[in-house]
This record gives sequence, structure tokens and C-alpha cells, in this order.
Amino acid sequence: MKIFTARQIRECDAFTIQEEGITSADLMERAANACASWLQQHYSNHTPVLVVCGMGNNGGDGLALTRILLQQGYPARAVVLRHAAQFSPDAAHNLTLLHQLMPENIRILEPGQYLSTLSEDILVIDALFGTGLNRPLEDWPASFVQELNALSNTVIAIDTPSGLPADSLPEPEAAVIRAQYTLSFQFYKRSFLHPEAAVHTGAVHLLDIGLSTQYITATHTQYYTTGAATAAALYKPRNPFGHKGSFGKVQLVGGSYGKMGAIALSTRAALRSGAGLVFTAAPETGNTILQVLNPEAMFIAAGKEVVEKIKAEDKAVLGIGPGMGQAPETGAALLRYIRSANGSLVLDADALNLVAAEKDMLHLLPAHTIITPHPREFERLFGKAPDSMLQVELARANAMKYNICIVLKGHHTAVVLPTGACWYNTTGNAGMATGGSGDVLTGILTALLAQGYTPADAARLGVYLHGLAGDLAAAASGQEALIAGDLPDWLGAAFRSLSGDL
Ligand SMILES: NC(=O)C1=CN([C@@H]2O[C@H](COP(=O)(O)OP(=O)(O)OC[C@H]3O[C@@H](n4cnc5c(N)ncnc54)[C@H](OP(=O)(O)O)[C@@H]3O)[C@@H](O)[C@H]2O)[C@H](O)CC1
Ligand SMILES: [K+]
Repeated sequence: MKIFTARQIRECDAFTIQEEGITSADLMERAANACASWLQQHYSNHTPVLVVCGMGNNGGDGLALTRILLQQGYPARAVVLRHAAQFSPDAAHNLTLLHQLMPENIRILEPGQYLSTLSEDILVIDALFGTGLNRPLEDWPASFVQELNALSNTVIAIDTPSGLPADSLPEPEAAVIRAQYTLSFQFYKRSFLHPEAAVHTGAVHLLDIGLSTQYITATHTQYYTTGAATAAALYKPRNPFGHKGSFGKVQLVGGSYGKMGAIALSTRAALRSGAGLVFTAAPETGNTILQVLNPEAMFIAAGKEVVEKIKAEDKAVLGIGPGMGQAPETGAALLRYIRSANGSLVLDADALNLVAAEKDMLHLLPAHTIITPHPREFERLFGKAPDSMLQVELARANAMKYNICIVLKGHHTAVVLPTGACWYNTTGNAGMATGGSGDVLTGILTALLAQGYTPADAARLGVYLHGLAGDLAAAASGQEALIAGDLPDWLGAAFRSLSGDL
């Protein structure tokens, strides 16, 4: 799904209005009705609702919503902050309609006025500012938001939590609503996909308000989300006439004293991701444990106690790094391999730390190599960024510079392609923030490459499947109990969901 900027969303609104021959007030009515339906599904009409409105169109949505809720029997009230000289035309129109229906349920707050005490059972709807926010909140609106945040009431934000920009991240101390839910129209706003915003958005629900598909299809963006539809489109069902030679050869390289488990996890994940043949290349000391853990995989001695040589089996796709350690012999072996490599390749963990220590290696990476850093490994490779969105921008610059795919791991892992396109993943949960999760991802990605997926497709599909396996595992055993070893066991169900078979 495409992610648009606030400016593009405004254009999309205008395009839709023109295309359908409707008024902007009609579109606002549609938006307010979508919110009302969501609320109806989740809260009975005995729930007291306070809609806190601004004077722009976000406030207009809030005023229209108050009217619709009143018509549905909710005890709903609106307060409007007089933060500007005038209302937007559609907000003014909806203020009039609400006034005609229930004038006593509207209160206008003048600058410096705050809500007096609010009973805890009141559901607060935040319709102060949406995508029209054009600067950080200051003075009265800022302290008003801080005051709302201090209450224990449930807060539901309309379109965006007020104070949160759509296309950038706020300063850490900025006044931004903390909502339990955000009901956002049609699109993710880019900021929602970054961890700094999660505390403000709460759970995000996208409400379809029928914006123009023609505009959406024709409009360029470099930012996307990978959801179920994208993943299903990327998936290539297994050829029923295939044999083990048809599904590729995976060779996972890594392991060292005390870290054989990492490469064992990658191996298991590759086995569960459809690879025809899987080899584990690890130090000899790991032979017994690795063969016992994954009897389906073949063992290759890559050194005595540490990885000293990396040699690809015929036509194998390599995934290098899990548990590999950073011994000098290992670094030298990696450099030798990368100098000669020309096929698909995944680099993770210690392989990335070795590259970070010898940055010239970045220039030697075969085209479209997939690297899978977590934010700290990323920092060692490419330097620091002030926030996670600027870190993605740094990733885009480096993916284009080195012609590689960067899988920047996080809450919404960003898959950054050599074209500069960035795909935010939408599966996964905090239970997966546990040792070994990344090793599993390396196995999945390498197995998909071996089966002929392009690096861009393998990266997006692999990250999605990894997160979905985590979601299924967490649904079964809870996030706390989730361990990386559970993930390969849920890959089968994750794959099946791609063909609608779940
Ligand atoms: N996306 C859709 O499909 C639809 C969206 N709708 C809703 O419209 C808003 C966007 O409405 P817009 O009028 O463009 O903007 P806002 O209501 O978010 O805010 C504009 C007003 O806020 C003032 N402003 C902006 N920043 C600040 C600030 N930091 N402090 C104080 N005041 C601020 C601005 O005044 P200026 O001083 O800048 O002139 C405006 O008064 C979108 O989010 C949806 O909720 C439509 O209803 C339908 C479809
Ligand atoms: K809002």
C-alpha cells in the first residue's frame, strides 16, 4: 500500500471531490460516518463522548462526528478551541449543523481556557489537528494537549494524534496527544510507522473513505507498506512438478564457540521456508550439535574453532553472519569471499560488524546484496541519525549508493531497495524482540533467494512472513513466552496464509 505525504493526501481529497462531483463537505461527512461506524462497533451508545475540536477540517470531522453520534443516541458533546481567527469553511458548516441540532452540547473555549474536571468514563475524541498541522504546537494548544494527556480517559485520535506531523517525527518533548487508538483515513501517515510515534497513535485503524483509486495508482511515492495483499502478490506457489533441485541450495555460514545456536536457528528457518537443500558451514566444533539440531541440513566444516574459509557450494545462495564472531581469520575469509562473490547474498550480524570495521567492503558487495542490520549495527555501518525516520533516509541514500537492499530491523522493519523505495512491514510484535529472531530472518531470506525470488521480493516477503510467524506464535503462547525457536514452527501457517489457506 502506498504511503502519501500530507500534501499528496490533500491533493487526493481534491481529486476525489472533482472526480465524484461531490462537495468537500460530502467527503467530510463520509469521513465522520466512517469514524461513527467504528465507534458504534466498539462502544455502546450509552458511552458519554467528548469530542475536542480544532477550527480546521480535522475539527470539522469532529463536529460532524458529534452530530452523527447524537443522532445515534450517544450522549456526545463538542468543545472547540478557538486557536485561530476563523474556521475552515467545512468546519464552519458543521458547527452550524451541530448548533441547529443541539446548541447546548457545544462549548467554545477561548485561549487560556481548559477543560474543568472530566469524569473518567468519558470517551475523548481528539479532533484538534490532523494533517494540516504545519508547526509544532506551542502555548495554549500545547498545554491543552498536555492536560489531556494527564487524564486517564481513553482517547481516540481522528486521522492523526494532534501535534504529530504526518511526514516527520516530533521532537522528544513536543506536545502530542497520546491516544489509545488512531482512526486514520485511508492511508498510514509515514510517522505512524516509526517507534517514536507509537506511544502517540496507540493502535492504528485505517478507515476506507473511498478516495480516488485513479489518483492513488497514478501518484508516485517512494514509501509503501507491506501488508497481506502485497505479500500474497509476491508469493510464488510451489511448482507441483518440482524436485529438490528446483527449490535451490542455501548455504548458511556462521557459528562460533557459544553461538552455534544462532546458525542452527537460521538453518531451521531456511528448512522451513522451502529451500531444496540446506548446508550449514560452521566451525568443526559445531558439527555434532548442528547435525543433531537439524538433521535435514548438511554440515560443511568452515574452520576449526572459528569460520576461516567461506566457499560456496555449486549454485548455493549464501547467508553469512549469524553467531559467526569477529575473529581476524573470519574477517579475512569474509573479505576474500566478497571479492569473488557475484551471486545473491545475505549478510547479517557479525558479518555486518566485520564490514563496519572494513568499510571498503561495502563497495565490493555484489549488486542487490541484502544486509539486515538492527539500528545499532546500522549505526556502525553508516553513522548516526537524529531519529528513526532520518535513519531510514540514511538507509535510502546508502542503498542507492551501494546498490544494495537494506533491511533495517525494528518495530516496522523498513526494507530499503537500491531504487530508494522503502517498504515498511506491518507484521510482527514486541515478543520478537528476543535473541535469535534476526537469525531466523536470515534463514528465511536466504531460502527465498535460493528459490528464485529477486532480492527485492525476497526481502519484502521474507520480512512479512517472519513477522507473521511471530504474530501467530504470540497469539498461541503470548509475547513474553515467545522465543526465536518458535518462529520456524509457525512459518508453515504464515506461508499458507499467503494463498488464503488459513
Ligand atoms: N484525508 C482525507 O481524506 C480527509 C481529511 N479530512 C480531514 O481534514 C484534516 C486536514 O484538515 P486541514 O484543515 O488541512 O488541517 P487541520 O484541521 O489538521 O489543521 C488546520 C488548522 O490548524 C491550524 N494549525 C496548524 N498547525 C498548528 C499549530 N501548530 N498550532 C496551532 N494551530 C495550527 C491551522 O491554522 P494556521 O494557524 O496554520 O492558519 C488551521 O486552522 C485531516 O486530518 C482530516 O481530519 C476531511 O474531513 C475529509 C477527508
Ligand atoms: K486529531
